[in-house]
Amino acid sequence: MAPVQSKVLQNDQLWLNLFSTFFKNSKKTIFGGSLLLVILYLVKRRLRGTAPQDAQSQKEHFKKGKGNVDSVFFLRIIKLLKIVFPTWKCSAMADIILLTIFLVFRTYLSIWVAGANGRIVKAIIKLDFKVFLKRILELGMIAIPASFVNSFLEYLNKKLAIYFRSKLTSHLTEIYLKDMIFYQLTNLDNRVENPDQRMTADIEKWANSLSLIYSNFTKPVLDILLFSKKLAELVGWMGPTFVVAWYFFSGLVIKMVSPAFGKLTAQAQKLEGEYRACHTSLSHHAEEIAFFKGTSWEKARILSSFNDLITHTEKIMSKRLFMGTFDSLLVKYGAVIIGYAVVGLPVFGPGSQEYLKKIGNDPSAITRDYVRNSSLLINLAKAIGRLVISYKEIQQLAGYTTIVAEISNSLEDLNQGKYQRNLISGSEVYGESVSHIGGSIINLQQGERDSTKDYIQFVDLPIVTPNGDKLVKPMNITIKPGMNVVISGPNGCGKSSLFRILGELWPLFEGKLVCPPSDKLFYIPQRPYLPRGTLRDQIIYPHSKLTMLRKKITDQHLLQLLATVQLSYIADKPGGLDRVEDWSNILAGGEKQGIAMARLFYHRPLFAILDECTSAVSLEIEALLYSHCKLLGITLFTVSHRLSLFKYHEYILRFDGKGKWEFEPFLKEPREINFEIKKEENQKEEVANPQ
Ligand SMILES: Nc1ncnc2c1ncn2[C@@H]1O[C@H](COP(=O)(O)OP(=O)(O)OP(=O)(O)O)[C@@H](O)[C@H]1O
Repeated sequence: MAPVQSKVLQNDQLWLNLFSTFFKNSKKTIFGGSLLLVILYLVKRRLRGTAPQDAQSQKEHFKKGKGNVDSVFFLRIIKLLKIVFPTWKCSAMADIILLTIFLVFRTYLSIWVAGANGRIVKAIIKLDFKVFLKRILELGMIAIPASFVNSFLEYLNKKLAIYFRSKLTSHLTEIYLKDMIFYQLTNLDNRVENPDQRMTADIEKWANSLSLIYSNFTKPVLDILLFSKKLAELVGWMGPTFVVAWYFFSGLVIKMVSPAFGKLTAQAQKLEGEYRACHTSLSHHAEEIAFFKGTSWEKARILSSFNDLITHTEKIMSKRLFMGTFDSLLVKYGAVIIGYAVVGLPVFGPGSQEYLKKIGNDPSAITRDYVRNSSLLINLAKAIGRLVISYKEIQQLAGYTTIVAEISNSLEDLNQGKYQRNLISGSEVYGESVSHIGGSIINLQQGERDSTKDYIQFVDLPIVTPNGDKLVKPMNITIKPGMNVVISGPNGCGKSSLFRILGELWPLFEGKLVCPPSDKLFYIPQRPYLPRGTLRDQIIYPHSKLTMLRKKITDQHLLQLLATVQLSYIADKPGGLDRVEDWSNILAGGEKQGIAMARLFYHRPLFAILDECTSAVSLEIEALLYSHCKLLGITLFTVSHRLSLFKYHEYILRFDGKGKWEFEPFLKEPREINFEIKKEENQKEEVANPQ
């Protein structure tokens, strides 16, 4: 028989002896039995704890894709990896190769340090000061590259995390800010809440988690291979095999008893997003809340959201406490016991005679080998331990992957013209209560859109909300330049919704819409958007100064526009048009609407959609603004309850709030038309002046 084979057989015999001695010893039998019982109890508890109670919970239990490490997670992570690694030649590949080389290098350094430790101890036992100093110096020399390798590995990990974050952020931002997708994500699709949190903090956490997973997996795997090889050379293959088998068993048990940390992490991220959204809403609507004295309501809402987050975090912590105890029991202390058995092999094992003869019974050599072997074993144990425990990290990655994949999928669907939402059943019902049916994928373009040069046409076009609620029956209307139209009807009848369909924000469920390209239509809402920037930016938005100059428009023109809307005094302050302010907070409601009208005059579109956009300005200025629109030849599409505005329009589109519509020219004086709003005004007057 070959000497190596005989050595392996001898080792096998030794392990059998070790086991039988272990179980013959009553104290050890009690310990081993107790350990086994604890494991069995915990496995049983875990299985019972997660066992479904009824059919519904059984469905929930096996629901996939909720943050668990399952097939859905693997499909999702592969899809996301394709985004961050579009080709094999991408820049991160070089970093990953470098990272792998340095990980191997670090493992070899650890093997060398284990040997050096042994040699130092041998010199101490031999009382040889010169050799001792030499060995210390050797160790000191290796400390320099070792320290560099460690910090370089950390640097590479962070670099990869930044790379993953940038790649995914730019990919998703590209879609998010394409056309109207950012609007549709929150207003049409109801899969993703708080996209701000997902696009920022959640992507960062996913990227960090992914970059660590590579090191936390590759390093232990490399360590296990290299340390096992070295250890096998010194104590035979049985030693590392038994250590690996122990950890394999521990890993299986841990997987069985481990709670679904991925799902818990995904839930924690959602709660974090909700808590943040409460604060965002408070600062956004600070003035309204302050006027309403709504602090106690807001406080209750914020604290309740924070409480949910903390309760959930504590739940995760207590589950981690349980798992931490379990991990230590199996991975740390259990492994130490196995480790001692392995380092005792050379002296007490079957090859001990041969070994002792080889080193001439020198205690210093035995100590050297013991220190070296135990050092290798500790490293091997640590590596396997890290691999076993990294299951938790994968669960965490699964949680972040769920969160990121949800927004990625929704964005992709919207990019392909689809969105998911709870639809309302009973498609022929107008304005009556109807029941909801489950989430469905809906096509944004079911109707037909066509482009023209200069007119707007609705052909059998109904007004339908994104969840299928039909507000207005199909309309057939053509609006040519110069046909100024006022839209009237009760609240919630679909006036603004018509503009949302016109602006391609909402889906076109049926019929046909013919309209000029978007640069010929301009929309001004009641509360205009004023971005952070210069006063000039407020007027020319969304143009840049460069675009403005290319259009041969000067600052002088802009000052004239401000004069037209009676707001010259804003530009008179220091800084003039270059003044930067938080305009939406420092301007009054009427001033904001004036700036928005100046913006309309700057863009001078063919059609202007004015949605109660002069409600805060005085009647005189409003008259001035509308006269100027007519002077510039802008055709108006106005929603307003102010009768004084009707004279600037030739047509009226009336909705009755029950699905009916009427489109006709103004034949009568506006004040004679019997609008609901007028009736209400009259009633108010009667109450005020009861004669
Ligand atoms: N994103 C959305 N998803 C589903 N339904 C919506 C959405 N936005 C608005 N709605 C619904 O559409 C209906 C019509 O809203 P719209 O804003 O068009 O009313 P309006 O006629 O302009 O009313 P008002 O005069 O009060 O401004 C309302 O019942 C509203 O709840």
